[in-house]
Amino acid sequence: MTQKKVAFVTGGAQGIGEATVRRLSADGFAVAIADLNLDGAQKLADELNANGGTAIAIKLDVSDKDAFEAAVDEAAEKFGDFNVIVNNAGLAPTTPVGTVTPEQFDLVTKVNIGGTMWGTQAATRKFRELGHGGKIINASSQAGVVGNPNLMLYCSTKFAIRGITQVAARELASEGITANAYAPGIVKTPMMMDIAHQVAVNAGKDDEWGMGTFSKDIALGRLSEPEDVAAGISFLAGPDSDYITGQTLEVDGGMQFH
Ligand SMILES: NC(=O)C1=CN([C@@H]2O[C@H](COP(=O)(O)OP(=O)(O)OC[C@H]3O[C@@H](n4cnc5c(N)ncnc54)[C@H](O)[C@@H]3O)[C@@H](O)[C@H]2O)C=CC1
Ligand SMILES: CC(=O)C(C)=O
Repeated sequence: MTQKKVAFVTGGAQGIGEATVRRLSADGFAVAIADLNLDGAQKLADELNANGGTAIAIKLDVSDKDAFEAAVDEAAEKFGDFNVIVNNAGLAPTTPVGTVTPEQFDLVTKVNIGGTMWGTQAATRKFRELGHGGKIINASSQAGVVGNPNLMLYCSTKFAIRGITQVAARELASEGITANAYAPGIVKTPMMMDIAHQVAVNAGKDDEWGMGTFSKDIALGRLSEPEDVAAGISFLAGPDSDYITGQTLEVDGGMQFH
């Protein structure tokens, strides 16, 4: 039997991460689902395993560097290889200018920037140990391409993630390691529902109005499903993207063009 390729997805228990786990499993990957929410990750792993997939759940806080290294070791040991990491977990508090607190700054930078940096480093170490290349795929956002009102703290981390990705791409290319980011638009997940709700509350309006403030510029005229983003990640994880590195794949229904 051909050995399955191995993917490691953070924040894989819900939203874009869950859709990505399902898509990569359907693509034939063995998938490690790493999330703070172990119950959610385990439920998804059980479902995939019961339906012919290969998955494990790992409890992980991506902001903990040592725990991240251990989680990558665990996945590689369980599956016998390690080929793709999707650094997807992130936090997105609503922070109009003037409202960011030091506590929010510490938490969100640790999870969004720290989690991506530790994931990039842990995966690179593992690819080197295994003596082969690999693919690093990081979650930026349309808010990491253009500044987005009400999301100052979040945007700063999503721009930073594109920086991490470009550095890794340049530095690691000679080792057969590629690094790319994906930039979703406005995706129907619990994160986006919370943001829309908070913006609406701040303006004294309803949630639909809140979502409308984000969705008005989508050329394709609809909000994104998590599966739209997972399809882009599937491309970045598969062989058709072998000659692509350092890029940000904007899966946003045409919110902005360059
Ligand atoms: N929903 C959207 O419209 C957009 C989302 N994104 C990005 O896509 C990624 C996924 O977003 P969603 O699925 O919407 O988020 P979500 O909030 O719906 O799900 C995030 C998942 O990450 C997990 N998580 C949170 N903190 C963690 C930590 N410290 N360690 C490990 N796991 C942790 C949560 O338990 C949850 O399962 C994020 O990086 C987000 O910034 C980017 C652009 C748009
Ligand atoms: C959550 C997010 O990335 C947005 C609104 O762009």
